[in-house]
Amino acid sequence: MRLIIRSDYNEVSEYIATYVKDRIIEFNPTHERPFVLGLPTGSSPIGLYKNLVKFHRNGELSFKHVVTFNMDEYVGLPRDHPESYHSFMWHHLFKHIDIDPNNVNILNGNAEDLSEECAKFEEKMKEVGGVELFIGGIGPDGHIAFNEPGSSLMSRTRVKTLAYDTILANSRFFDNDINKVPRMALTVGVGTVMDAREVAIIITGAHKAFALAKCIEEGVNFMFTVSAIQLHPKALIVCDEDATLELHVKTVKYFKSIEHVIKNLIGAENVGLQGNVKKYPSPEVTPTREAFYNLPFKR
Ligand SMILES: N[C@@H]1[C@@H](O)[C@H](O)[C@@H](COP(=O)(O)O)O[C@@H]1O
Repeated sequence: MRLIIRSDYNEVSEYIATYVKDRIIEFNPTHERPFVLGLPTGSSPIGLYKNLVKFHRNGELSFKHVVTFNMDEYVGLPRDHPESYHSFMWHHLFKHIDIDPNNVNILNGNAEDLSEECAKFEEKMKEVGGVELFIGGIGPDGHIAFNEPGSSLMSRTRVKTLAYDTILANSRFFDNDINKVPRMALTVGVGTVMDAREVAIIITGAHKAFALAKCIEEGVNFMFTVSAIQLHPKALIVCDEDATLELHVKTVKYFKSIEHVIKNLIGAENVGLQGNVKKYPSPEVTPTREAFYNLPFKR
């Protein structure tokens, strides 16, 4: 797993947006072979979406052959409610880019048969060949999508009752009134996210520092469902400095040094986007510990 640390939210957003852009371009999607992208909502991905819109406007990135699946949606909230995840996605991303609306998949929280809606969503993911890259955010309790503490790490798309902490956290979008926050949601499962060929998680802010520490310094634990990504072969976390506050200094230095080695000793051009070494040039100098840790980290 890779942990990329940037100084603040803006740098995190730029990094992850450039990463998504590069992955789509590298994949070279076509109508027959689209790039399948899993997407989150919340405040964490807003900067990512702003940058993706910018890339699109600059002519650097097209979403013509991109198929998206959103992680979750509230149950019972009208589709056009300003806080539905449907509204969120169109407002922040879809209406600004050239994506085919038929390629956008968002769970319908008002479906007559919610279980059937979830099963159909999973089926559709399979039909398009599975998710290539699933982007996620986390709640301060380490939940991914709406997989609240105690969710099965094998779970699939289903109806979930929200934890009190999540209702409280999300009340900021509902006039700070917890009574206005829906009590249930449809969400992809942890297993659904883990099936993606690659997973990238955005974690920013000191309020998520504890969850990040639980996710990467302790074992896989269904009380912090994002920790399941330890078992994923291609997982990436992009966080800001504030989110690292509960990590051991050693952990931070370790992940920073890996990025440093890739850039300065192996050479970024010899390393694939997912951190895989394509070519290993023998380093001419044996670096000191200081050289490992003395790091300029702009992308
Ligand atoms: N279901 C969503 C999650 O998918 C999201 O990751 C989380 C964090 O949101 P934010 O990025 O606003 O902190 O909020 C909700 O619970």
